[in-house]
Amino acid sequence: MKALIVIESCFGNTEQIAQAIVAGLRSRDIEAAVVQANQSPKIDDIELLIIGAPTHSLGLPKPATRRQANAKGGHAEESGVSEWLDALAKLQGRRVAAFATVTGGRFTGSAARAIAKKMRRHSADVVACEDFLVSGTQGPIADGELTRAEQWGAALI
Ligand SMILES: Cc1cc2nc3c(=O)[nH]c(=O)nc-3n(C[C@H](O)[C@H](O)[C@H](O)COP(=O)(O)O)c2cc1C
Repeated sequence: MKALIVIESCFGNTEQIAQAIVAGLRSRDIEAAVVQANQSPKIDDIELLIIGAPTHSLGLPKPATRRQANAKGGHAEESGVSEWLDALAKLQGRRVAAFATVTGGRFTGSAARAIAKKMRRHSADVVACEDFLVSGTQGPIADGELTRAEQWGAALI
């Protein structure tokens, strides 16, 4: 089976979680790689598509929130997961999983839920949707979350 993880990440935390998910998939002998959404990845031969993003203003990053992240030292590009998903063709039952990084608390929202919603509109089969905790806007990733991400990746197949 071939898996692809499509992400965006302003401070590197979502990318680190993605790499842990790759490690989990590879531990189950799945071919897996991470690619940035703004590189317009091709997914024709991908059997398991995993999409991840940082949570911004309760949902997916947008140009305005990416600029806010960059004002705090981030390195976001103009477009990312939301724009890539909007440009995708129908996924017709393709297995997909969504994840996000969140800072936690009572009103965090979740980019993962926003991704899952868009994927269902594309007729995808959403098999998992998960949030991973970071300790603040810039990170770092909370204790134990990289291990949890690796286990989550391994359990996706
Ligand atoms: C503009 C902006 C808005 C944010 N809004 C939220 C939010 O609504 N909920 C939340 O849990 N975290 C929020 N955060 C914190 C992000 O979750 C955190 O920066 C992100 O997970 C770090 O991941 P990254 O290094 O991949 O960008 C926000 C961060 C920024 C920059």
